[in-house]
Amino acid sequence: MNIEKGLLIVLSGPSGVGKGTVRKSIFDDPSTDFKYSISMTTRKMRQGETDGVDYFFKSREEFEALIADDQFIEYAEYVGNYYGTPVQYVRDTMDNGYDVFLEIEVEGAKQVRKKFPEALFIFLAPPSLEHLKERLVGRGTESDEIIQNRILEARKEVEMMNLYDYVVVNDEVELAKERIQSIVEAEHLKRERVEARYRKMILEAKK
Ligand SMILES: Nc1nc2c(ncn2[C@@H]2O[C@H](COP(=O)(O)OP(=O)(O)O)[C@@H](O)[C@H]2O)c(=O)[nH]1
Ligand SMILES: Nc1ncnc2c1ncn2[C@@H]1O[C@H](COP(=O)(O)OP(=O)(O)O)[C@@H](O)[C@H]1O
Repeated sequence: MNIEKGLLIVLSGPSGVGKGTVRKSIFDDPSTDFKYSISMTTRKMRQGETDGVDYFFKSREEFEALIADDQFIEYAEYVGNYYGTPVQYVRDTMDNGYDVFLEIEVEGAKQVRKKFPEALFIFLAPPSLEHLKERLVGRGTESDEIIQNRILEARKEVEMMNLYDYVVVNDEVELAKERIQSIVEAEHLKRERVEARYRKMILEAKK
């Protein structure tokens, strides 16, 4: 453990639960001091999205070359497209002492757990699967077939929530945001206390 280094925070959960919405609310809050790691994807840019802000949009060929070059902490193929977290930004930012925040689907979160077991894993859960379906339909960005696929994925994903450090219910965006901020704050305090205890033990052992 090294508290000089930033914390890696992983927010995951089923598509349509509100990860993007909650993440935006976290980063719109001026009191937030963690850094968002922008993912790469091969999916098409949606209206209102900007390359380099929402995602780095890549072709399949470009993405596969980056995979071959080991440029991702994790990546996953999700409903026909690649999504991945670039390794360089995350390592540099954490080494500079900042917390880094990832918003990724559950398969990628599993890979992060293998590489960074000390990361903080937060599962964003819908109040119910019915709510989840309503949100996916309400967003209106996907066809019925894709929505059906995403609901099927979500059923499997919800079963994985017991593998996470925390589960946050996204009933209201503002509340979910505050819960996540409190969890991160509490995690820092906990790690500082553990670190202080180790330091004391080492000093005593040297006597
Ligand atoms: N594994 C992984 N998943 C990602 C990454 N970036 C975004 N995702 C997830 O990919 C899924 C689809 O994202 P997107 O196409 O933007 O749709 P939306 O999140 O449902 O609006 C969501 O669950 C995202 O959280 C990433 O870098 N790695
Ligand atoms: N707490 C909430 N209550 C009601 N609707 C929400 C809430 N959080 C998000 N939504 C809506 O649900 C839809 C899916 O949210 P989004 O952030 O795109 O999900 P994800 O990134 O997990 O796929 C959007 O239309 C969003 O406005």
